[in-house]
Amino acid sequence: MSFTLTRTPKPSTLLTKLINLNHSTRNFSTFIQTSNRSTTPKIIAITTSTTNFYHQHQQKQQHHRSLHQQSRNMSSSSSSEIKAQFSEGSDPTVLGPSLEKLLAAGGGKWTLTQEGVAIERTFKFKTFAKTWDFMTAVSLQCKLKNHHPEWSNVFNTTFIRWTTHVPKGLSSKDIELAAICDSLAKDFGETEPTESCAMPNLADRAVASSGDCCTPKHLKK
Ligand SMILES: C[C@H](O)[C@H](O)[C@H]1CNC2=NC(N)=NC(=O)C2=N1
Repeated sequence: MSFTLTRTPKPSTLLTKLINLNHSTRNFSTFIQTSNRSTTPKIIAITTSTTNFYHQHQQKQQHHRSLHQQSRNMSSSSSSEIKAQFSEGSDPTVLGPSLEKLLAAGGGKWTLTQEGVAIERTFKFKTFAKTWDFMTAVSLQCKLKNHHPEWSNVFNTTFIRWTTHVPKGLSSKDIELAAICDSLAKDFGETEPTESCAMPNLADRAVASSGDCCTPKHLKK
């Protein structure tokens, strides 16, 4: 069987996939090897530069996955050691059992973080529209309770952290709103999230620049 080197006439599934991975690859000039007799060109080999790009991409993804797995392992092992810190005025005997149900130990999906003063979780949906509708529904509940989350969103994924800033710690509002998020997410057709460390980072960056939410307006300078 002989092979000719020919410019690809139509993007194949693989090439389309590569193009989707990074639009900068649109400019690559790809050659594929096809059989002389084949009417529909079939990819037998792709040029080194494209292959390298694909392998580099896979390596980056693998690196990202392993970094994230490490951070998940660290947070899950420390999470079981973290003790919940309830905000002043809260009754731990009332809040404790409700919090337990939200955490992995009680069958929930939330993680206790930030030395016990916060709970956080990632939500994923099929589309950006569904994600945004979910966030709108959550924001209406926030308005009703006069309590806001630390959160971030990218495309179909939303990261939510509940914590009370003043008095610092976990309050009944955090626990109630976390449970409301769970139930709203179900209504909006939540899917299984692929965790990403970038989402908490985005929320942290917003926290860093948001300033103080708790000083009444008339006392603010
Ligand atoms: C004055 C008003 O009660 C405060 O600004 C509220 C508003 N929402 C809040 N949300 C959160 N997460 N923590 C707070 O301490 C808080 N305080």
